[in-house]
Amino acid sequence: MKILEKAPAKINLSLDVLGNRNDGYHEVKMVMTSIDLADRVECGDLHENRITVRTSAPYVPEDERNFAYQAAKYIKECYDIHRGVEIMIKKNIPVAAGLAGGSTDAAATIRALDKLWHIGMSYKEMQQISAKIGSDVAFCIKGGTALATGRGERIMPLMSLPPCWVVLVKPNVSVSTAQIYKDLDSQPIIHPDVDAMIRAIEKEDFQTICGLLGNSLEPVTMRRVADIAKIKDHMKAIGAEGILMSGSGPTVFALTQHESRMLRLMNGMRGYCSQVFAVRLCKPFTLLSEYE
Ligand SMILES: C[C@](O)(CO)[C@H](O)COP(=O)(O)OP(=O)(O)OC[C@H]1O[C@@H](n2ccc(N)nc2=O)[C@H](O)[C@@H]1O
Ligand SMILES: Nc1ncnc2c1ncn2[C@@H]1O[C@H](COP(=O)(O)OP(=O)(O)OP(=O)(O)O)[C@@H](O)[C@H]1O
Repeated sequence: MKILEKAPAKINLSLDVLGNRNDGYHEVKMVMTSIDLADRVECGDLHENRITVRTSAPYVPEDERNFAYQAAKYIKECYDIHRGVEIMIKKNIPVAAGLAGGSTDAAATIRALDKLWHIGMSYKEMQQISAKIGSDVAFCIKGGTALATGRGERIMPLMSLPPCWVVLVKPNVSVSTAQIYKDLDSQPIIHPDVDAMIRAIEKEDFQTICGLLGNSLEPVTMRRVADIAKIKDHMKAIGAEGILMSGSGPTVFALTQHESRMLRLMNGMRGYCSQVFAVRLCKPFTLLSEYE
């Protein structure tokens, strides 16, 4: 038997870093939303009791360093499962791009194995497994739009955003999330207004949402990747309601409700970068445990 799961990327609409924690991580407060740029994760029975991972992308590890592998390993340990699994990941999300590509693959693997192995995991149990893998995994279990706090693993669902296009531009470099958080420690932090963002989402006020886009990590990554400022300037010149770098970067996204602007952005930005995507937002997943 095989289970197929969609694994959508995320963008951060508001990302505030509140300070350092004792565990080496940073305390964050952020609003995230899932987008329709997605990997495809397929989990199938394997006759031997082991985990295999194959991916369609050349530079993604296929051993225990892959977050999907780690998800399967923790589930086998926690639920004492003596079955093997073959995981195939079709990568469409750019790697190390600030879009939670690895995290969403891990979350999709958790949802898939819950079904394949008939475990009946609760949302809370899924979140406990997620926290062992990475900070962004917990959000990716349900996706949609949510407030994430703690080191990013405490999730509170929010209303969906008003419908819009998301145009993504990925410069041809990758950044390390750990390095960006480390760089932040030697710089003054800018603080976006996360609470105002939540209020704007509740009011379904698209223009205010766009005006409040903000990311404490953006100036940090910009120091390493000069292209980010250039991409933002080009997108601004073409026209979009809001523009921001996602997560630790370097991907920049623009939000617009006008198809004509989305097309202009796509065509205009393709001349600067090879990786340009225009997608819609992605609804949250309903988990099996929620049907009962
Ligand atoms: C930048 C974001 O993507 C925004 O959503 C997340 O905060 C990062 O989430 P992630 O990639 O899942 O990060 P993790 O795999 O948990 O951590 C990678 C590294 O980033 C740093 N890190 C991450 C999250 C956090 N709240 N504080 C941190 O300082 C730590 O050095 C950690 O070793
Ligand atoms: N399934 C996976 N897909 C992509 N990368 C993976 C995967 N599993 C492990 N990795 C490793 O994770 C690293 C970060 O990749 P990822 O695409 O998750 O970064 P990111 O989008 O910047 O993450 P985030 O936004 O959560 O900080 C890669 O360099 C890769 O070695």
